Amino acid sequence: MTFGPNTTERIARARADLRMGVPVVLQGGYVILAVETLDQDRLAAVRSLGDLALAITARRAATLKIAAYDGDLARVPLPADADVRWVRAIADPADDLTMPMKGPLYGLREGDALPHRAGIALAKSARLLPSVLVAPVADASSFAVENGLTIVPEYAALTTELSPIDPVIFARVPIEASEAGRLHIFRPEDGGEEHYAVEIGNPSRDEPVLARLHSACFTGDVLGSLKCDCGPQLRAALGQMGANGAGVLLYLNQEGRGIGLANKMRAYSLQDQGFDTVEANHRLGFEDDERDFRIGAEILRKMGFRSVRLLTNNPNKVARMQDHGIAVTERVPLKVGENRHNHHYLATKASKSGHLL
Ligand SMILES: Nc1nc2c(ncn2[C@@H]2O[C@H](COP(=O)(O)OP(=O)(O)OP(=O)(O)O)[C@@H](O)[C@H]2O)c(=O)[nH]1
Ligand SMILES: [Zn+2]
Repeated sequence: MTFGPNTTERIARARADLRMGVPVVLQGGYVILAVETLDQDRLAAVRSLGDLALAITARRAATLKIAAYDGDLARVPLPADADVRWVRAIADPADDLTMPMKGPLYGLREGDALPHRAGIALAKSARLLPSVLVAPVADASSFAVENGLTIVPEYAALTTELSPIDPVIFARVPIEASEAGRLHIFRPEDGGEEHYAVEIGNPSRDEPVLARLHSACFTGDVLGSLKCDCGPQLRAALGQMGANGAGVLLYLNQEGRGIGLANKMRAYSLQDQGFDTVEANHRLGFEDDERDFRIGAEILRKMGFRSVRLLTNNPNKVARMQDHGIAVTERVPLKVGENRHNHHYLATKASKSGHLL
């Protein structure tokens, strides 16, 4: 019998620690700090450990014209005089245009990128800027114990296994689109965000269900933002399910295509500087789409659905559902909500991300 946290639970703690600016220790002998939450005291403390490397994704490195010798990331040695502002400016593109000269910068070729990769994966899962400082530490276990820090095996952050997701509760919620609405709550066992399913009527489990996988968009869904088409898509999908008498809408908490609301607002700020939705993600160091569609497939399966008529304009969603064992018998287009503010956004999704207009 053991009271202590297992690896998954340690990773959940590590995410919370990084969000607060608390360092995390990797078993292999490294200390990790998230750049977004770095402060002067912790930078000074971590400097005393030895040579520091700043890890950024290959996407961010491309913007800064740094060679990414590790493929998906680059390790930049930290100059002796670099302060928090300097470190932050490498990770955060906010001031790229006003203070473009950050160099000369180069990426390390020698050494192991595994801890850096694990650190970036942790920062992404904490919905922070995807950049970390990495310092070596001689005895990881005693260093963690002495300083009260969370320790995780470095391969663990890279695990590609999907966490089990459990149904928590459901209850009747009559909504505008249908009085026969029910809201189901699903909770991942790895401490990740909860996701919701709105079930309309009593859809048969033996035939394809009218379904939508809707990724959270606080600005569009709640505020009625005109920068995207999410709000109208959400309401139109529920409306169609109501008219049809049955359907299921998954509301997946993958805000900003999986980068989180703070990073999405960073992306919006870059869009105000003239970059499109894809370029903005890349400048921040993210891929265009960081969502994990296995979550949606798994929730559908848990609810007993095997095949869907999918409401979407995104062929990639159709492909990912099929990859993850949900048959898509039909793609049902969902073209609503175009306006003069989102025209360019929708055109970019069509030309760069394969969305069907
Ligand atoms: N990173 C980023 N995310 C955005 C931006 N605009 C909207 N989003 C997010 O994009 C996601 C859109 O989700 P969906 O509408 O489910 O998916 P989709 O890929 O557009 O495909 P459809 O099914 O055709 O709507 C939401 O998570 C929004 O928060 C943006 O400019 N940048
Ligand atoms: Zn939106």
